[in-house]
Amino acid sequence: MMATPQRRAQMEDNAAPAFTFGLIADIQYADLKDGYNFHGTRKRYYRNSLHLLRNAIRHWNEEKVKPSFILQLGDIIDGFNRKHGASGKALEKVLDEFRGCSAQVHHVWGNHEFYNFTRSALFSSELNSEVKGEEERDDRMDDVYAYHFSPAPKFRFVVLDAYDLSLIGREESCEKYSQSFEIIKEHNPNEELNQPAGLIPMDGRFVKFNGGLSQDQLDWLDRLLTSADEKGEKVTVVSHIPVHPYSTSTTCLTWNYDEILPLLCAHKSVVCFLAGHDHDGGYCVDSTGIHHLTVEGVIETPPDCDAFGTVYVYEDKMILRGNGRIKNRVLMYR
Ligand SMILES: Nc1ncnc2c1ncn2[C@@H]1O[C@H](COP(=O)(O)OP(=O)(O)O)[C@@H](O)[C@H]1O
Repeated sequence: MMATPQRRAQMEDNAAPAFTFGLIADIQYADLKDGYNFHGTRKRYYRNSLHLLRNAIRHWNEEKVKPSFILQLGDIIDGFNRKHGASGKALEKVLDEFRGCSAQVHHVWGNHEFYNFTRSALFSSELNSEVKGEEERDDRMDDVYAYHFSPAPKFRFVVLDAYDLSLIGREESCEKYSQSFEIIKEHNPNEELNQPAGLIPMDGRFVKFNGGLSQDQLDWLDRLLTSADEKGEKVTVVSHIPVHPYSTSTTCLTWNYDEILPLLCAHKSVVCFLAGHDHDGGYCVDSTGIHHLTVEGVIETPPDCDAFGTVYVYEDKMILRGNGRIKNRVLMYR
């Protein structure tokens, strides 16, 4: 399809952006030969994912406008590492690549983080990029990896913990585990809880490799977005798991997306929601004008291709310049 003159003009905005940032998702590195996803429909390039990360970092380091930060959208190493006793070594290898990046990296936590490490180990690791918020500390959020930061006046990024309610990464003895078990059992009759329920399509999200936000995290997010609305900020919300059904397959959707979406839509500050998890990627604009972008996964990207992007942030829009499988997009604010 030919770009309209208006679209072309938007893409070619030559004015200096307020700042830029990098995007990369689902690296899932492992020192293993290529494999396939569960259904055998997508090839996974476990070793080569490191080379694609290297390509991305080289590109970001050479950009004219250096990215202010990079969003690593989760699943940095594959769960298979655990089986081979290689979790620490694999993580170190990937982090070593990231250390060559001149921009600060924000690490989001996905299901594969919890296959490899306990939640408390993650909190004391380099994968904890938490920036302490400006609001009063809330003790109920102590076991939740959610934070926010403002890279430039009038812009804010919120990193969510999509496995706050989950069967992975929570001790069986804790209340959140019991709550999660009840939620999943209510919707998924299968013995194997990674197998999606078959009858009601939207119930396909109630699988063990997904999760959701606790009421405490929802309340925290609501307070934060209320304050951003008042300050006239533009907010981008970041999570491993997507929250809009049109931006992902149902089996990769956050359990309580139906509570999160209305909350985001009610806050005029929210302009964009970024996620990984669904390696095929996805994109939609919701009914209130929030852009939902699911970034294509590095792990299922062939060696001769790429999967990373740079976002140029302006006062009225963000321009995504994608590489390889990732498309260019203009994201006008609502
Ligand atoms: N339909 C299914 N039935 C049973 N187990 C499944 C199904 N789909 C995925 N799984 C299991 O769920 C886990 C996560 O699936 P996978 O596709 O590997 O997730 P990811 O994309 O995060 O790597 C794996 O252990 C996989 O074997």
